[in-house]
This record gives sequence, structure tokens and C-alpha cells, in this order.
Amino acid sequence: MKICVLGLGYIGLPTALLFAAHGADVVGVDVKQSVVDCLNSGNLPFGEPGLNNLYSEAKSRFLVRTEPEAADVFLIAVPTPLDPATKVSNLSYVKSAADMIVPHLRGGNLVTLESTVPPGTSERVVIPRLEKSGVAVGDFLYAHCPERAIPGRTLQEMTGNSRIIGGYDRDSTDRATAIYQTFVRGQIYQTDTRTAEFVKLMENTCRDVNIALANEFAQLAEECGINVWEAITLANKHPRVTVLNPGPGVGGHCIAVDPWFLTENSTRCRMISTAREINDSMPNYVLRVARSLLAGVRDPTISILGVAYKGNVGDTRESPAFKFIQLAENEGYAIRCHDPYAAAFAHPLMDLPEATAGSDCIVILTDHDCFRKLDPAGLQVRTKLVIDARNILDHEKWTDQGFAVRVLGDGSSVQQTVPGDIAAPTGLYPAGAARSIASSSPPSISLLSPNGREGYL
Ligand SMILES: NC(=O)c1ccc[n+]([C@@H]2O[C@H](COP(=O)([O-])OP(=O)(O)OC[C@H]3O[C@@H](n4cnc5c(N)ncnc54)[C@H](O)[C@@H]3O)[C@@H](O)[C@H]2O)c1
Ligand SMILES: CC(=O)N[C@@H]1[C@@H](OP(=O)(O)OP(=O)(O)OC[C@H]2O[C@@H](n3ccc(=O)[nH]c3=O)[C@H](O)[C@@H]2O)O[C@H](CO)[C@@H](O)[C@@H]1O
Repeated sequence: MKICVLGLGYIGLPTALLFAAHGADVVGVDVKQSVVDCLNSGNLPFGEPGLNNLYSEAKSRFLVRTEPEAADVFLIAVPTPLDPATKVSNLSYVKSAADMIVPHLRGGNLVTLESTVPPGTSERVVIPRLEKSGVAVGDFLYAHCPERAIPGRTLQEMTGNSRIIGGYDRDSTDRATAIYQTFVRGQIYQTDTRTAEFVKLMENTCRDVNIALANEFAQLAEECGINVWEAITLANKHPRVTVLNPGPGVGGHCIAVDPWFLTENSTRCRMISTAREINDSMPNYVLRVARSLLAGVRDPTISILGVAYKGNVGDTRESPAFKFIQLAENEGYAIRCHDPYAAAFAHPLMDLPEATAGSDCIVILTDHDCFRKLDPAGLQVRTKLVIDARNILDHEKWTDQGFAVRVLGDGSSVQQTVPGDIAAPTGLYPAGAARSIASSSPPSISLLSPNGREGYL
């Protein structure tokens, strides 16, 4: 079986390599010459756990080109960005990929679309373009097979997750199922193309709305003078409650984008767009915190630790850091950035000592594991102030070194850093030490860490 994969990015490349490692002859196609050159010289254009080994395993069955060629299966994994001005999906890459397949499409071929698209895109946009080949759908097979793997665990999830396959007809669905079954160990669920498109968007929208709720809880907790992290840990003890983590905003190629794909053609959505608004406003919220703390400081410098959109990845697409930096620079703050994972960023990246030298406020924007154990001793800052927008630092260590620590969502840290009029509640237990007493005998008691989390630091 020969598979032609169009788009060799975070999704297309690992997918192509998985097919090749499981016996298919794969031609990987990317319009970017730099990607093709990089792969042809034996390198990977980005990092992802396990990808190097997979590449070595798959190399002998994997060719890389800038143009597609005749194949049994064509797989489209090209970008589907959001137009920032209109908040409408940009389908130009999907359209051009379909056009590139047209000269090579033959009866009996299967085309699968993995890119995330608004509901109806397969029927309205992709299939009609493919039919310009003179082969009608039905004579060629078509399925939407949305990708659900999470960056950082891409290979485990591509092979282990369940998969939705939405075929144009029975033959399409069954053929696509058989092909994915070569490497997918998770359950495969079959449906139609439009439902598959919708399901993918629902999943990411659900996560976005829940993160917005956590962000709203964080702001309410600060007003109440309590620690939202402790509150979340305790609320999540309820068997039917799962509150997500607040943070400085939602980034990445998917969660910040896909809700708009779901709503772009609708006039009746309020909750989804409100959630987007809340999450998009989080960089403003963190900057407001920084502004209030830096009020008396002349020519303040902010050091940002973490510009990647989330922990332990180098991907900076749609990262909340962009908005935070732009807003901060517009207000006259000097910005210095450090991120050991990100290879490139719009703002210069420095090593930790350089990024923090002379700083007036360190802001943790990304939950990289390496930041958790960060030792503040020896950092040559001017003002000992840190805003932990991810609640990952060892706060005791930082306060011991004389830092004022402000944690997003922790009302008691608001008190410590800016004396206000909200008194923190007088707890039955020491601050941050919520206890649980189980009804079993003997009673079990568990203390949360000072971060309000269980077994975290
Ligand atoms: N990255 C993720 O975690 C993730 C997860 C699930 C779904 N998705 C979806 O998968 C799709 C691809 O995302 P990605 O992160 O892999 O994108 P990406 O930007 O990493 O890679 C896409 C690649 O496609 C290439 N390309 C563009 N037009 C092309 C064409 N006509 N022919 C061949 N190559 C072309 C680009 O040069 C680029 O290298 C998007 O729709 C995205 O929403 C992404
Ligand atoms: C439904 C789902 O799981 N979809 C996943 C998602 O992958 P992702 O990497 O984009 O997702 P997240 O890890 O959620 O990160 C997004 C942003 O939200 C911030 N965040 C997260 C959790 C939290 O509690 N509080 C936060 O603030 C985080 O820092 C970051 O900025 O989309 C992919 C493409 O469609 C999917 O394939 C993949 O399955």
C-alpha cells in the first residue's frame, strides 16, 4: 500500500512515520522546501518524544517530496489557522492540498482529511474540489479522520487513543478504518463526515470552556481571599466534578482556535464565545497583577519564564506570552524572555541568568517541569518579586530567598504582596493545609502541599 501524506508538521510527520513503520510505502509531501531539505538530510523539523527513534525505524519506507504523486491513499494534514481579524477559519491550505491531489486521483483511491475543519467542510469544500479530477466521490473513497493526539504525547496518543472515522459512505468508512487499524490500538468509532468534524470541535471547545471556568474561579477566589488551587483540589474530590487549572491564557494550535470553527456560521452561541473571551483576557489579568505590584518601580523590567504555549513543549503557537508581551511593551515595561524548550520566538530568548538580571518581576507563564525546582538563590534581580501564573514554583524556597510571591488564584498571596482590605479567612488549619478525614476506620488524614495540591512539588 502506498500512502501520500500532504503536510509534514506536528501531525502529518508522525502519522506518515507510523504508517511507514507499520509496512506502508509513504511519500511525505510538504510545500515548504526547508521541511523537505531538513528531512532529506536526516533531521527532524521539530522535537517530539519518541519521534527520532520512529524516524530511524521508518526511514527506509519514507520518501519526502514537495509534490504529491500517484498513491492508493492520500492523507491531508495541513494547517487550518484562524483568521485573527474575522475569527473565521482559513481553509486555503486544505483547498490547495485537495487541488494538488486532483491530477493523481484515481478510482478506488482513498482520501482522508485529518486537519481540523468547520462542520460541513468535507462535503462543501474538499469533496467538490477532488471531483474536479473527473472521478466522482463514491468512485474514490473519502473520510474525515480528525487527529486527537496531544503535543508532548503525540506518538502514545496517536497509537493508543480511540479514533473517530467519518466516512462519505460505508466503503469509505471501512477502508479508512482498515488503514488506521495498521497502527491504531485504540477503539475506532465510525460515523459520517460532518459528525466527525463536529465531534473534534466539541472536544476542544469543551476543554476551552472548562479552562475558562477555572480562570473565572481563580479570579473569584482572589476576591474571596482564598486559594483556588486548594479549592480545586478539594472540589475535585467530588466523584462527578473535574475542575481544570487556571492559567495565564489558552494557547496552542487547537484549543484557542477550534471553538471559533464551531461557531463561525452560527448566530446563537454565547457560552463558547464568552469562554474564549475569558481565556483571551487572562494575559491582561496577569499584566494587571504585575502593574499593581510594580507601581512604585522606576523603568521596570519583567522577566518572562516560559513562552511556549504549555509545559514541556517548545511550540509557541498562539501562546499567551505573545499578548502579555505586546500589552506590557505598550505600557513601557522592558521584557526579557527565557524558555529552555522554545527554539525560536518573536522576542529574543536568553538564558536564565541573563533573562533575570536586573529584573523587577519574574512572571511564570509556562508550566515547564524544569521551572518547578528552580532555585531563586543567585538570581541577580533588582526587585524580588515573582508572579506564578501556573502555581508551579516551590513558594517556600522563593520566600526564603526574600521574594514576594504572588500566585494566580491565591487570595492569600494577594494579601501578602499587596495589603488590601479583604481579610483571608481564619482557617481551622494552617494556610494551605486542607485536611481530609475519610469515613473509613481508622480515619485517614491527608494534607495538601503548600501549593494547595496533592503530591505536587
Ligand atoms: N498540532 C496538533 O497538536 C494538532 C492536533 C490535532 C489536530 N491538529 C490539526 O491538524 C492540522 C495540521 O496541524 P499541524 O500542527 O500538524 O500543522 P503544522 O503547521 O505543524 O504542519 C502543517 C504542514 O503542512 C504544510 N503544508 C501547507 N500546505 C500544504 C500543502 N498544500 N501540501 C503539503 N504540505 C502543506 C506546511 O508547510 C506545514 O509544514 C491542523 O488542522 C490542526 O488543527 C493539530
Ligand atoms: C480535548 C483535548 O484535550 N485536546 C487536546 C489539545 O491539545 P493542546 O496541547 O492544545 O491542549 P492543552 O494541554 O489543553 O493546552 C491548551 C492550552 O490550555 C492551557 N491549559 C490547559 C489545561 C488547563 O487545565 N489549564 C490551562 O490553562 C494550556 O496551558 C495551553 O495553553 O488540542 C489538540 C489539537 O486539537 C488535541 O489533539 C488534544 O487532544
